[in-house]
Amino acid sequence: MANGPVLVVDFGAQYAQLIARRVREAHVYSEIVPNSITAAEMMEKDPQAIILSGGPASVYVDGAPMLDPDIFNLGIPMLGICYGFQVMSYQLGGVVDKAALGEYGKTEALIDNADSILAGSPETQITWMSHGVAVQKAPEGFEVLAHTEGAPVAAMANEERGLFGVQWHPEVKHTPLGQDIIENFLHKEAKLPNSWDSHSIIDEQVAKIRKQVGDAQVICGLSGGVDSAVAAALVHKAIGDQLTCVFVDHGLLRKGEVEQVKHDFVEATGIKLVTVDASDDFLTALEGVSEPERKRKIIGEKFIRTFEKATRQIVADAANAGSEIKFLVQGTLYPDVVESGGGDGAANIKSHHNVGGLPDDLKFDLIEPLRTLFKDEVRAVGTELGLPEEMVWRQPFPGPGLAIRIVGEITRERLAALREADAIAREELSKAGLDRDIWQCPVVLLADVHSVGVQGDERTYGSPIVLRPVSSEDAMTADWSRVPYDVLAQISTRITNECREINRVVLDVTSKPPATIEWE
Ligand SMILES: Nc1ncnc2c1ncn2[C@@H]1O[C@H](COP(=O)(O)OP(=O)(O)OP(=O)(O)O)[C@@H](O)[C@H]1O
Ligand SMILES: O=c1[nH]c(=O)c2[nH+]cn([C@@H]3O[C@H](COP(=O)(O)O)[C@@H](O)[C@H]3O)c2[nH]1
Ligand SMILES: NC(=O)CC[C@H](N)C(=O)O
Ligand SMILES: [Mg+2]
Repeated sequence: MANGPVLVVDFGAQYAQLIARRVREAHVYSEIVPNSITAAEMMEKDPQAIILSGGPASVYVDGAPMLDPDIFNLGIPMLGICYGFQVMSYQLGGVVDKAALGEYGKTEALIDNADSILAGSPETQITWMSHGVAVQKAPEGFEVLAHTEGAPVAAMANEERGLFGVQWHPEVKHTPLGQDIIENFLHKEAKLPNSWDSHSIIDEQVAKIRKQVGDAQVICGLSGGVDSAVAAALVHKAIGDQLTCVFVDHGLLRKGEVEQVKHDFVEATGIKLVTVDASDDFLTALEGVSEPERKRKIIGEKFIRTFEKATRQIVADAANAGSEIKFLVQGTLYPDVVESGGGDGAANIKSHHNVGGLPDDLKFDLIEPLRTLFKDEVRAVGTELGLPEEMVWRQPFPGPGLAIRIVGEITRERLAALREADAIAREELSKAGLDRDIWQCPVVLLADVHSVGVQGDERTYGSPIVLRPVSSEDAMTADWSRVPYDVLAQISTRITNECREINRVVLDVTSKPPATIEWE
């Protein structure tokens, strides 16, 4: 039996990464592949099952993406979702056409046969749909399992060939029984056992890192955040003392962060840590820049130049004499890659400094053991590796730091004001016991906006601070946190009293989408 991953074929879906995640929640490992994959390329990965994602195209329009037809004959169990279901129906001879009625959002599905992937379903179930095309007639050999008002065939199965399809989206939380469909497919139909958890990823990555690195020296960009701490701990488990962590003080960190990271990290892990003060370098390069993507590209490049410089220092150290450092570990996660436009056909939303912001002449080979994971999976790995709870549950803080929280040009004065305001907000939210409820709370300085205030009977003309507390599961989507009014009031009073430049505090009440978590 195959023991490779479940492959999620991406047809340009917004939710391909969610499908991969739901499969892993069912304790089976999964990876995403582009829809251009051939049957031969697929067999190299030895997949245990295949899931076809949704997508924006219509199968009957010229140029619509199709699957290499040989893949249907590989004998590998396959589930098509939405566009993927339409592709399967179309390529196997069913009738697919414009739906008499488009269905977007909450839709009732009528179950004709609660068996196969719909085993255990009630006679009707609430589903979340998003389609304007429908399968009018299933291909030969398929049984219709469900229909909706707009989709004569809304779910189908061919048990003999191990092929299944569903029009609605089982991967989104708005389909309450969606996970049952995914688990029925994986466990009941494809007969896959529970085989993936945070323990298996550790073993797998440790073996892979050892093989990749051999006895070479490695550095890791360490920020004190969850992702790089977990990445460093994993690599340390694999190669021990061959690892040196490099913490860059780019002058864009929060109050007290340098001392805290230096102390806490070394104490908790015993890993070698070098701190580099590169603040002059970063701040000079950022002078006069206000466009967010330019800030991100400059910072991405400066990080790499700083790592290169640190490398020369480490090599000059007697203990490492003669060694060359070719490998750089980064705590890159899946959402960093997707947002930087790294998914198949996915749009570039913002260039994360560690992915889209890397310079073209990068001389390091990257080691990114967390690149396919989401934050909650990373936290599980960190816990399993024995990292302290405060480290594993630390709120995220972006690598470009306060640079992307000053809307406008970055100056030392503006940084100092924002740093104070941020420290007050963090202190009060912690005091109120909200650290775990809140995913993170960016504090943003609208540096180029000025409004009139009255303080001590005098007119002031200062900049506003925005509070952006959000709740989230994985940073891909988020909602604004309903922080109690008295906590907000206390933060507002303290910021306007203690930060001279600030005369107004406002609250951001936008979800993601349409906004992103950070302002830039
Ligand atoms: N100040 C820094 N010094 C060295 N490396 C850094 C620094 N800031 C970020 N990095 C590198 O960039 C990666 C991505 O940063 P990111 O903020 O997404 O992750 P993190 O800081 O490790 O975790 P978290 O998302 O919880 O803040 C880090 O994992 C780390 O490798
Ligand atoms: O290391 C990072 N480098 C970056 O360039 C970057 N941009 C955003 N973030 C963090 O990513 C998560 C999603 O943020 P957005 O909704 O703003 O895209 C949130 O947790 C953000 O804080 C970054 N982290
Ligand atoms: N979400 C989807 O996969 C949509 C599939 C197809 N574009 C339709 O409208 O039916
Ligand atoms: Mg961080």
